[in-house]
Amino acid sequence: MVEKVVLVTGAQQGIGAACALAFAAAGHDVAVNWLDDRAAAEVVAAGIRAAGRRAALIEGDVGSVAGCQAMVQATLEALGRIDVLVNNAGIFPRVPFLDMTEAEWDRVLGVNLKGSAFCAQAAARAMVAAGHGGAIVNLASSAVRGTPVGVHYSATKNGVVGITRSMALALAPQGIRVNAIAPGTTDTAQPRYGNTEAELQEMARALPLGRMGKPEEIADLAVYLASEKAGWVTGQVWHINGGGYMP
Ligand SMILES: NC(=O)C1=CN([C@@H]2O[C@H](COP(=O)(O)OP(=O)(O)OC[C@H]3O[C@@H](n4cnc5c(N)ncnc54)[C@H](O)[C@@H]3O)[C@@H](O)[C@H]2O)C=CC1
Ligand SMILES: C[C@H](O)[C@@H]1OC(=O)[C@H](O)[C@@H]1O
Repeated sequence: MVEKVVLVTGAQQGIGAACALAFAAAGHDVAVNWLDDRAAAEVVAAGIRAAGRRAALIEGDVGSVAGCQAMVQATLEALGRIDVLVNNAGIFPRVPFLDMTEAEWDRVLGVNLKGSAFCAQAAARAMVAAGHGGAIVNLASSAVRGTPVGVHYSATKNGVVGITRSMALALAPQGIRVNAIAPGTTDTAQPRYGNTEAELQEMARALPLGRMGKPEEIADLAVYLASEKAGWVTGQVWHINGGGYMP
């Protein structure tokens, strides 16, 4: 892949941090969006620089349109351009449907769906203004198939699939490709909000491949989807789940 500038949202930890490091290892400069743990983001940035690439720390909350626009602008000011956006930031507060509150619904929809849409819009505007194409990779989830403790969450991840398909059609004339990754349970902090280790290990053993995913495995797929090697791929949802289901 030609050297590019990549903005990864939610990159202070988990899959986002793995994406940031994977793009650096692939030869790209990375803007590390962080929300509330600068020290963790600094560790990620150090790893990017150790790979010989530029890193920028971009504080920001994807939950507001202004936040999305500000982090793209900060990326342009720090690294000069934006070629790839990884819409990784996301939350999954597990709650039984009958207990779900309006506030929880609004928060999850704001971060996971509105945040992904308006970060993509801000990044695409910058790509078009600069006269070059680009790539957007959205994080959906195996929860697109439904989860009893995530009616709000699965709504957002199915929404991410919908915006991926529509943005792919809207942005193809500008040479911007848009794809989504739908991971199964991946070994980060996120599935541990609401599951014990024993429950997670039981879920993992039940998968055909017998384990949870590694954040690095999701990251490698994101690097591929953002690269020229995926130059004819857009509007697609890539399921990576240890064989947990076949779409
Ligand atoms: N770990 C898993 O099993 C799976 C994760 N996913 C998705 O992958 C993405 C990353 O998840 P993980 O790394 O596992 O979770 P995580 O909880 O470890 O990390 C989430 C990241 O998002 C950031 N974030 C949260 N709210 C934000 C906001 N308003 N603005 C900016 N950043 C914000 C956090 O600071 C953190 O860096 C999420 O979209 C999640 O829904 C999808 C399927 C499975
Ligand atoms: C439904 C899945 O088990 C769920 O989706 C996520 O995003 C969680 O981390 C779990 O993998």
